[in-house]
Amino acid sequence: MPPLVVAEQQDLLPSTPGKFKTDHHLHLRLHRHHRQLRRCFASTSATFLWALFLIALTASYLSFQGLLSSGNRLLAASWGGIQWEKQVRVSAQPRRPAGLSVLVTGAAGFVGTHVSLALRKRGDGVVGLDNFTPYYDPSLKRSRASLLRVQKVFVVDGDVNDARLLTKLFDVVAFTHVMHLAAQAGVRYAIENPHSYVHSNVAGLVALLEASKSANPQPAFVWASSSSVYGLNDKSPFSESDRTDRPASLYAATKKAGEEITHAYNHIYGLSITGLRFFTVYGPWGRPDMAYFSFTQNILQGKPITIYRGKNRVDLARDFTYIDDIVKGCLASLDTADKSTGSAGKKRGPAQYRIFNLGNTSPVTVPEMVSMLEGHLGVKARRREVQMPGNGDVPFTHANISSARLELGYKPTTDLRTGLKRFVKWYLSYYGYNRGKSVH
Ligand SMILES: O=C(O)[C@H]1O[C@H](OP(=O)(O)OP(=O)(O)OC[C@H]2O[C@@H](n3ccc(=O)[nH]c3=O)[C@H](O)[C@@H]2O)[C@H](O)[C@@H](O)[C@H]1O
Repeated sequence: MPPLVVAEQQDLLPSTPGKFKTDHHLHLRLHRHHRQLRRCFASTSATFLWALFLIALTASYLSFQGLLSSGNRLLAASWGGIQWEKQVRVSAQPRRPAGLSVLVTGAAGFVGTHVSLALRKRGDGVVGLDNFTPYYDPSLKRSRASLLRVQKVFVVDGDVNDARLLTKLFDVVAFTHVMHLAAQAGVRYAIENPHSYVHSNVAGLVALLEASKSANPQPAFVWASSSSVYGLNDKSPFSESDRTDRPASLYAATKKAGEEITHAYNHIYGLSITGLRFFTVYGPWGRPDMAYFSFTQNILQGKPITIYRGKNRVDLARDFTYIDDIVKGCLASLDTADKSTGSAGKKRGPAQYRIFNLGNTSPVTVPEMVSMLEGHLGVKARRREVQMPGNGDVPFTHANISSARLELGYKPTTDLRTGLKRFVKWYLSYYGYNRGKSVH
């Protein structure tokens, strides 16, 4: 309130309590006061109108901006729309009686591509999801996605952390199964980029479980854990019942966390869960960050390769497992998974919870693996042996696969020499003899 008005109003009050001024004097003062009040009111309402006008202007500007940015978001979004929904629906449609309808995350990844192709080949419906992270050469992922496109597998370009996208996918398709293979892979990269592991392997997993448990019907959930959960376990071969509470890397820790998280969803919501502990999977269309792949590239380019050695110069060893064997294990897991018991976020009874090792059961040392590569490539490697850096590696892995054999009929058939031969053949056809792309 302007000071003048306040003063005038104060004038209206008895100057001396209990004593009133004359009527005439009061009348004059009232008249003056009303005039001033009217003037003041007129100028206040003008100000008010101006303010209203400015607010309206700002509001319309802001909503225009909002419209623009949501328009941009819509333009930038690579999913949504009638055409998109149709592609998702068609891709998810099985082409055999009682076929599955599977959402494969990480579909443009190494294992994801092979699993998607195998499912499609036998007549199951497949929808892929991949965010094409540049952790390694995304053009390799795009090439894998092209393979899938040729086989009529639609790959959605999106992140498992995108809850709206997941809800949409489950609205459009009643997936019978989720094959969750999207992850931040690599044991040693966690030193450089720890948060990417939490983002993909923990937050992304939870987002997908949330969408799965809310879906009606709930899908059965099969996902990739890792042999790395055995961490510092030195009891060999590794059995599912062995200790897994001493991870040696953040990667391993996030995979172990995934096993606990999936258990909670199984317990609370009745989701059927199968976790697969993969043992160093290799083969055609593999991951360029893995040793066998980057060694091949370096050997062909005449560059030295670094071979890690354990304590007391002991060779490191891995239970290298060929991709086709892993794919069989994945499909068998989907086929033998019980249905989830809940629906739309409500549990109706206890549900299946399984964990399996998928390995090869015959570890090979890293120097031996290099010798096999040398044989297939016809080129000698320039070996540089160094002490294993303390960045998450474990000295050896060795899978006990009795459970998977019993319950999945899993039986690996490809030894490392044979599998590497197929890898080298693919590598040379893809990159050419003396070339190679940068690994990351
Ligand atoms: O089973 C798993 O759960 C994991 O398997 C894989 O990890 P690893 O078994 O560590 O494979 P990979 O990096 O190929 O190293 C192989 C060997 O070469 C040694 N190695 C590696 C690099 C190098 O420059 N020199 C070297 O000697 C190295 O010390 C090791 O002894 C997946 O990457 C991972 O995502 C996860 O799925």
